[in-house]
Amino acid sequence: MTDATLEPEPAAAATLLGDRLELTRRFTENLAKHGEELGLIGPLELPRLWTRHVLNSALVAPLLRPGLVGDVGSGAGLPGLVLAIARPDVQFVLIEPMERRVAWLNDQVNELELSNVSVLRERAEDVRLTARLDQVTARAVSAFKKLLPLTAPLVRDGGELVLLKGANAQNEIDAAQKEMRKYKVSDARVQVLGEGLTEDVTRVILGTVRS
Ligand SMILES: C[S@@+](CC[C@H](N)C(=O)[O-])C[C@H]1O[C@@H](n2cnc3c(N)ncnc32)[C@H](O)[C@@H]1O
Repeated sequence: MTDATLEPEPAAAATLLGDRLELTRRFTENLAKHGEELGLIGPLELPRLWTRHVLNSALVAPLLRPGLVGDVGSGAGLPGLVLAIARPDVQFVLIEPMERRVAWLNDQVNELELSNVSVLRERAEDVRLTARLDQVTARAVSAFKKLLPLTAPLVRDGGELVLLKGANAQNEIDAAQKEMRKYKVSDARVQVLGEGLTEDVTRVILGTVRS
C-alpha cells in the first residue's frame, strides 16, 4: 500500500501535537507503510489513519499526569506510542502479548528514539510490575467489565483508568457495576474529548482505583 491513500494530515494535528508533530508524522507514515503487511491495521484504515486512530489517541494526552502510565493491548501503538510521543514527560510501559506486535513496538521505540517507553511482552493479567501504575490506558481491547480485571490490578491506590471507548461508553459503565465493586473502581464516568476540534471525538471512561 502506498502513501497515496493516506488521509491528509488534519489541521488539528498541529494544534494537538505542537512540537511533537514531526515525530508523530514519522510514526503515522511508518504505520501507513507497514501496518497492513504486519497485520496491525486493516486496509480500510489508511484513509482515516490520522482522524480515527492517531488523533483519537493524541486527544487523551492532556489527561495524563507525570508518572508511570501503562497501555494494555497496545497493538500498533494506539494509544500508547502516540501518547509517549505527545508526552515525553511521562513514562510509559506498553503491554502487548503478541510477538509480532511487540517487535513492531520495539522497532518504533528505537527508530523514533523514544526514551520514555518500555515494552512488555505479556498478557495484562500475568504482568507483575515492581511499581504500580499511576494511570492505565487501553483502546479496543474489550468491554469495560472485561477490561477491569486486566487494568485495575496494575494501578496504585488512587490511580486512574483512562479507557478509550465508543459511543456506548455509558452503557458499558452501567453493565459493569458488579466488576467495579470487585476491582474497587469508583467514580466511573465518560468524558468526551476533541469536540469542535477534530472530526471524530474521543470518548474515555475515567475511574479511580482504590486498593
Ligand atoms: C483490537 S487490538 C487493539 C490494538 C490497539 N490498542 C488499537 O487500538 O489499535 C487488541 C490488542 O489487545 C491485545 N490483547 C488481547 N488480550 C490481551 C491481554 N489479556 N493483555 C494484553 N493485551 C491483550 C491484542 O494482542 C491486540 O494487540
